Amino acid sequence: MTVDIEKIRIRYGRRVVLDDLDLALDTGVHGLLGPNGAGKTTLMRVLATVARPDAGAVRLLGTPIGDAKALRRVRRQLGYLPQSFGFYPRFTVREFVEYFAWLKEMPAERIPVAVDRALERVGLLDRADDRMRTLSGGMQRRAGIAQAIVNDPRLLLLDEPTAGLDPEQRVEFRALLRELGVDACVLVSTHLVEDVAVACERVSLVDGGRLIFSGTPEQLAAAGGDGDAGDSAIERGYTAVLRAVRA
Ligand SMILES: Nc1ncnc2c1ncn2[C@@H]1O[C@H](COP(=O)(O)OP(=O)(O)OP(=O)(O)O)[C@@H](O)[C@H]1O
Repeated sequence: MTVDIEKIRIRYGRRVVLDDLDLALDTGVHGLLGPNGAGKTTLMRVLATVARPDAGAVRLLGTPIGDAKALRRVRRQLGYLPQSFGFYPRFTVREFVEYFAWLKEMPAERIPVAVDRALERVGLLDRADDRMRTLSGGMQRRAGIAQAIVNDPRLLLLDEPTAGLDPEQRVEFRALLRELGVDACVLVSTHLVEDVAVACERVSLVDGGRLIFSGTPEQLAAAGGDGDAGDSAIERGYTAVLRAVRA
């Protein structure tokens, strides 16, 4: 398993944000759904080794997350697009992606080709020499995706990657996801249920810090019925699973 976490728990003050959560993921594209405040970003941060759980075990790429050596080994093979990310506004797009390649300790001679390839995959090669601050919001997000994939990560974590992308870019991004999911374990958090239906092989649903559903998009769709709120089968499934847990 690329991701194997057991009974992780995180609390902020008195609020339990992740509550004995188990998750096992292998190669492929996995969707992560859940209402606002469910704990998706917190879970992503744990998998990105940015947040450390108060309890439970985290094993990534076969390595238990513990000492600095384990962290370094895992981080080299990790790609992470945070929900909101900062950048030096004066960096060019190419410099921005290069900087992350360097942080991930990629061999220097591989960086120029890898950066161009990543920019090409997100459709930003023609803007490579523009400064980050001159890009549109959707383009900045695509630059964020480029930095996440520059090292060909074995574990790729994308927190709301399609927020701000136009329809054409979203379609292209889904194709890229499927391509990346052939060799890597890709976890995508999103509120766009149609992204999950089209691009993900499996889907996990989190509510109140707990994993309340894990299965294929078809299984999630099958959980819903005519009486459930939603404009598509998978939206009705999503509503039905949440309602059942809350009842
Ligand atoms: N640093 C923090 N300090 C205190 N509470 C926090 C902190 N980070 C997150 N929380 C709380 O943890 C809960 C889960 O937040 P999280 O961002 O993981 O949810 P989410 O599922 O990603 O939500 P959204 O869909 O709105 O992005 C929320 O109740 C939030 O207020």
